[in-house]
Amino acid sequence: MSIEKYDLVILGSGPAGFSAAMRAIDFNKSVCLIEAKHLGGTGIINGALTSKTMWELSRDFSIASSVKRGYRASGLNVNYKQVQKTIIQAAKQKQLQMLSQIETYSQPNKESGNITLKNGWGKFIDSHTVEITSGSKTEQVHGENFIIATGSRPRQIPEVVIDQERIIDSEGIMGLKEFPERMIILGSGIIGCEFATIFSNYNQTEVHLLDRQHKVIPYEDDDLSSFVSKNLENNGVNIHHTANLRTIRKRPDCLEVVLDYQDGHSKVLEVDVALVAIGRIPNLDNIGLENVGIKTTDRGYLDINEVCATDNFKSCNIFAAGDISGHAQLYSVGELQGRYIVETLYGNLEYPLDYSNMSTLMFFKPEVAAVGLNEKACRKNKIPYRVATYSNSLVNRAVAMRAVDGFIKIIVSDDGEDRILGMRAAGPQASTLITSIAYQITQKGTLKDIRQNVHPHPSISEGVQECLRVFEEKSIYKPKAFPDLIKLKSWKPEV
Ligand SMILES: Cc1cc2nc3c(=O)[nH]c(=O)nc-3n(C[C@H](O)[C@H](O)[C@H](O)COP(=O)(O)OP(=O)(O)OC[C@H]3O[C@@H](n4cnc5c(N)ncnc54)[C@H](O)[C@@H]3O)c2cc1C
Ligand SMILES: NC(=O)c1ccc[n+]([C@@H]2O[C@H](COP(=O)([O-])OP(=O)(O)OC[C@H]3O[C@@H](n4cnc5c(N)ncnc54)[C@H](O)[C@@H]3O)[C@@H](O)[C@H]2O)c1
Repeated sequence: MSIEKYDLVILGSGPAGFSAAMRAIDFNKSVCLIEAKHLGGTGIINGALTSKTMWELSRDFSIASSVKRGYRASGLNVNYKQVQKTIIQAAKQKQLQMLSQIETYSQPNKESGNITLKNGWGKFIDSHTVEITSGSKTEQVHGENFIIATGSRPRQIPEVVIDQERIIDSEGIMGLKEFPERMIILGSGIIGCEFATIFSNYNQTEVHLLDRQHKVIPYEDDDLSSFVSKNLENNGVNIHHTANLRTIRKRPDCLEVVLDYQDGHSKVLEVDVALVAIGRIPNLDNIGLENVGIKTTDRGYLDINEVCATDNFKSCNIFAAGDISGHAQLYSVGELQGRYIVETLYGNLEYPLDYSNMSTLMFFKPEVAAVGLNEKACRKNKIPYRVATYSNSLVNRAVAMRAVDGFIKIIVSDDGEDRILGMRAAGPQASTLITSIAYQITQKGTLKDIRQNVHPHPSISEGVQECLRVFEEKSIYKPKAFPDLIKLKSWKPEV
C-alpha cells in the first residue's frame, strides 16, 4: 500500500492549525490537515465564535429589554432553541467558508500549494509518519514537517462528573434544552464571567458565580476586577466570593451545591445546572508523543523554542502551536504561532515572535480589553511605572451613547523614556480601542511618539487621547476638578 506524502502534516484544524495550513499554501506546499472532531476547533465550536455569537445576541436582548432609553419594548421574549439555531448558523457560515477554501485548494496544481483535509485522530508512529484513525479505518501519511495544534479541553474538578446535561462545561452549553431556571458557574476567570454575563443579560436564569478568591479575573488589577464584579452584580449575578465547592449532590429535581466560605461558614444552594469553567488543559494524550521522543512540561504543555519547534525530541521537524504551547490560550496567539512556524520553514523571517502586544478581549457588560503589562505585572517585575486612568463619563461619545460605565487605563515606564507598557480599556468598543496601544507596544512607542495623533470627534478613542494627555498634565478635563474620574499615580520598587 502506497503512503501519501506531504510537505506539511498538521494535527488539528483550530486557529493554529488552519492558519498554518493556509500560510503553507502561499509557499506552494502540499498540506495534510487532520481533524478529529469539528473543523475550526474551539476557535469556532463550543468556544470563541459560538460564545461570542451568544454574547452578541444576549447583549441585543439586554438592550431591547432596557427601560431607560426612552422606549419600552412590549411582548419581548426569548427562546433558547432559537438562540441556539442562530449560533449554529454563525458557526456553520464560518465552517463553510473554511471548507470552500479547502476545496478551492484541494487539487494539486503548479501555481499554489494544495491541501487535503482528513477526518480522524492523528497519532505519531515515528518522526515522519502519522497514523489517522476514523472509526474502524486507519491510514498513514508521511510528512517532511509536522505541526501539533491539538488545542485544549476544559479542566475538570476531581469527583465532579460532567454529564453535559446538568453538570456541564463550556462544551455543554449548546446541548442545554432551555434556559436553566437556576445556574451556578464554578470558576470566575474569563469563561466563567463571560457566561455569567450572557445568562444574566437574558434575565431568564438566576445566576450564581463561584469565586474562590476575593476578586473575579484574579490575574487583573484590583480596580478592573472590582469593576467587573460590580457590573456582574448590577446585572443580577450572585457572586460567592471566597467560596470553595465542597460537593454537588444530584437530586431528581435539582442539584444541591455545598459551598464552604473562607470565614468558616457553609451554604447550600439549589440549582438546575452547574457550569464548570476552571481553566483548560492541553490535548496531548494518545497522540504518540512517546514515539517521537517529545516530553511534556511539568504543567503538561509542550516546551517550544523561539520558532515554536518542540525542544526535546530526536529530530527537528515537529513544531507546536496554539493552546498546547503553554502561552496565553487565545485565538490570535494560535494563529500567530501557526503562521510563524510556516514562515520559519519556508520563508524569510523578518521579525522575532513577539507576544508582548497580544490583546485579550473579555466579553462582559461592558466589554473589557487588555494588552501589555498591568500594575501587578510591573510590580512583580520591579518595573517603575506611571499609570493614568480616564473615565468614559468624560468622553462625549460615551455620554451620547448613554454608556459611561468604563475607563481607559494606560501604563508607561517611569524611567525618563515614557515607553507605553500596557493598557486596560473597559466600556463600549474597548475591543477596537486596544489595537492602537497594542500597535504602540509593537513599535516600542513612547508618549512622545503618539502625542501628535489627533483622534476624531465624537469617538470613544478620544478617551485614549485624553488619558495619554493626563501623563503630561495637558488633558482638557483636569484631575483637580474630577478626582474620581481622572487619576495619575506612580510606583517605584523600594531600593
Ligand atoms: C468558551 C470559550 C470562549 C473563547 N473565547 C475566546 C475569545 O473570545 N477570544 C480568544 O482569543 N480566544 C477565545 N477562546 C480560546 C480560543 O478558542 C483558543 O485559544 C483557540 O481555539 C486555540 O486554538 P488551537 O488551534 O490551539 O486549538 P483548538 O481550537 O482547540 O483546535 C484544536 C483542534 O485539534 C483537534 N484535535 C485534537 N487532537 C487531535 C488529534 N490527535 N488528531 C486530529 N485532531 C485533533 C481538536 O478536535 C480541535 O478541533 C475561547 C475558548 C473557549 C472555550
Ligand atoms: N475572550 C477571551 O479571550 C477568552 C474567552 C474565553 C476563554 N479564553 C481562554 O480560555 C482560557 C480558559 O478560560 P477559563 O475561564 O476556564 O480559565 P481561567 O484560567 O481564565 O480562569 C479559571 C478560574 O477558575 C478558578 N479556579 C481554578 N480551579 C478552581 C477550582 N477547583 N474551583 C473553583 N475555581 C477554580 C481560577 O481561580 C480562575 O479564576 C483562558 O485562559 C483564556 O485564555 C479567552
